[in-house]
Amino acid sequence: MPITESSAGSSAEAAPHAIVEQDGHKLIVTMNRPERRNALSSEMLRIMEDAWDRVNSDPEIRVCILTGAGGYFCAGMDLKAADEKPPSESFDEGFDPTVLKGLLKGFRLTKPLIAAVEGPAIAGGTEILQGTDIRVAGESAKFGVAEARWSLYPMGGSAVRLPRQIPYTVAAELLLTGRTLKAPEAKELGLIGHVVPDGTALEKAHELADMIAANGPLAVQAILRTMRESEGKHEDECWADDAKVGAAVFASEDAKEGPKAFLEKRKPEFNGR
Ligand SMILES: C[C@H](/C=C/C(=O)SCCNC(=O)CCNC(=O)[C@H](O)C(C)(C)COP(=O)(O)OP(=O)(O)OC[C@H]1O[C@@H](n2cnc3c(N)ncnc32)[C@H](O)[C@@H]1OP(=O)(O)O)[C@H]1CC[C@H]2[C@@H]3CCC4=CC(=O)CC[C@]4(C)[C@H]3CC[C@]12C
Repeated sequence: MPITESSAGSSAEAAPHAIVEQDGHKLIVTMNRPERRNALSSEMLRIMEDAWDRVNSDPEIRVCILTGAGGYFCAGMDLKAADEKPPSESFDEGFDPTVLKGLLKGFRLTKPLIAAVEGPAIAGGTEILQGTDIRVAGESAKFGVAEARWSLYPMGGSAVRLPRQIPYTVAAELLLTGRTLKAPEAKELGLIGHVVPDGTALEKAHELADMIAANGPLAVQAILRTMRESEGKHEDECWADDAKVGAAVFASEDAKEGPKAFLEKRKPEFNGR
């Protein structure tokens, strides 16, 4: 059973806007404002920032899952709060919008992040999705980058990221029309990797997370690092770093334990050294 630990920034009575739980080597982050379809709040983003720091700094955590409460992923910016206080006012207060750490813009985890999506993942919801590595969704899940519909800009990074993750013409259509797409179409485009029956996305995410957590953590993190750092480069520019990162993994204790476990016909026990 996961242990619930984080309710940073919330009063004793109010439910925290995001819940952080550790389950063995997995950290599970649940956006938790179901009455607003898990729309983003400053409190939610603060809790998520702390969770991301924890994932990167705690060697016990090998993989992270991001999901939403109540059968919803995230409906993006809180439009009700934005009506009370326009976002532009925050930008005027010295806020640096080039790094939106909570939304994984300008900041990435060093461990794999799996999104488990049910229901709407709209605007900010699809923006944060693009900062995740593996994506699973219930068949009725809905995706879209709706900002232009409200004359807002996809400040979560989609104008840069989406055309790199799905075909250009589809990215342009989604960004410029704000239309939504259902999970099967999102899978066909490669925006998500799995469509599962409604209500089972988290279960599938755990299944994948368990597979990752059982692997050598140094190997997993090194692979992720090379995938990230080689993005957009000619492959010949990548081999030197690829070899350096790979050699460090080969030199580890875990790289001895893996083949030894194979020979001894047992499960390997990796310690991250
Ligand atoms: C730019 C970055 C992102 C921007 C955006 O995300 S724009 C928001 C776009 N969102 C949408 O268009 C979704 C709107 N909702 C819907 O379409 C539907 O509700 C739904 C499809 C999600 C669900 O449909 P449904 O039929 O199931 O349910 P409903 O009946 O419609 O809804 C139920 C209930 O939920 C309420 N609800 C739904 N969505 C929202 C919502 N988005 N906000 C509030 N409430 C919602 C609905 O009203 C119903 O309630 P009821 O009472 O029953 O009527 C931004 C991303 C992060 C921002 C930065 C964060 C940090 C910052 C802090 C600041 O203080 C401001 C500046 C900033 C830096 C900020 C800047 C902008 C971002 C980067």
